[in-house]
Amino acid sequence: MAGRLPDESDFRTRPGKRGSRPRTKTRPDHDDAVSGLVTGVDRGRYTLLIDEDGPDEHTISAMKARELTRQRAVCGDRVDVVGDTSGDEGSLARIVRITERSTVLRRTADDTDPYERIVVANADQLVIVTALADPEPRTRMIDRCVVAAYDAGMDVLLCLTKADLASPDALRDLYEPIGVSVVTTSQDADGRITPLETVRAALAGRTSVFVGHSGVGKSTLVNALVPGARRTTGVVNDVTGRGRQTSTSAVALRLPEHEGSRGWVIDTPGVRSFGLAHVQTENLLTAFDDLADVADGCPRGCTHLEGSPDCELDAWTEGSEDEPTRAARLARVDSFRRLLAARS
Ligand SMILES: Nc1nc2c(ncn2[C@@H]2O[C@H](COP(=O)(O)OP(=O)(O)OP(=O)(O)O)[C@@H](O)[C@H]2O)c(=O)[nH]1
Ligand SMILES: [Zn+2]
Repeated sequence: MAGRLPDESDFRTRPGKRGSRPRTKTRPDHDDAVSGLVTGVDRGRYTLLIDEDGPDEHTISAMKARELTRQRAVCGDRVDVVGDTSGDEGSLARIVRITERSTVLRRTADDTDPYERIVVANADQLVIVTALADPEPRTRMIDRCVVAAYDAGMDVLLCLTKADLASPDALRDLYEPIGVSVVTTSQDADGRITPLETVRAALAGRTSVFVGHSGVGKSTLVNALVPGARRTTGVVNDVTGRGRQTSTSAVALRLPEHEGSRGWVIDTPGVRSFGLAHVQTENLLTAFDDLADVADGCPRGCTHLEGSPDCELDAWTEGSEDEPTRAARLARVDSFRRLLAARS
């Protein structure tokens, strides 16, 4: 199995003039470090939440310590910090360690870019916000987001907005069979988003990354979910092309408690699509465990795409005992191949 592509963490100990200098023998091991959660990153300045849900919960500013060299912390990272962790005006702590990540959502600039960036760490759900109309939904774009999420080992929630304008049925039928949860929302005459409780239930106790194209209603939704989030909404000024703040870095926003559990929303204003050069077929197969067993019997290097010689997925479909089974298997294989093909 081919490994993942290189990312920034792979460039740590390149030997060179600086690297050959003798290091300080007694490196501090930072016994006094406290842990924090990265909730925002802005030009090398990190916002961290210390003692989440504890008696001493507070927000601080931090920089990366030099010993982290090329490693970058991202939104959602759990880190260890030393120095002034009071959070007092003007205080600045230092991040000395990034805790091992449970998931990483990666993207490449496009499908041929060999360099991948980590967008968010430790999230367990990708929320794809798509309008049912105005702007029209684009299934290829949704497919690509699903691939990025499955590759990262994250679940997918498809949030279909503007259900007051068009029916969600076709998209529901396309995505529910491939393990995607679907919720629909509308905006009522007073501007309220309904049913918000259904969305809250789907987010409770999880860390959810929100992605969506401009105008789909992502900011409206995030503002409704997180009181005080104040994400900029509206339409770009047609004349100047401006009229709103254009922040591009991810921020983590804490959800109010829902039936005893909270959760995090990570809004990613800069992320509107995913380059998928880094995605491995094997990772995608883990989201289709019935097909993974079948594909075990494929010839070495099988792409599993339509027309791939001796692909076991075709034999599996053909070998169905009756017509309903054949139709169901074919639908599974077609869905998997559609996602595979969304990569290029
Ligand atoms: N009809 C209808 N309009 C909606 C709904 N949700 C949001 N809108 C409107 O859609 C427009 C765009 O909403 P935003 O929340 O600014 O969209 P966005 O996805 O955040 O877009 P950017 O700010 O460009 O990232 C606003 O005029 C909203 O009032 C909905 O459920 N139904
Ligand atoms: Zn195959």
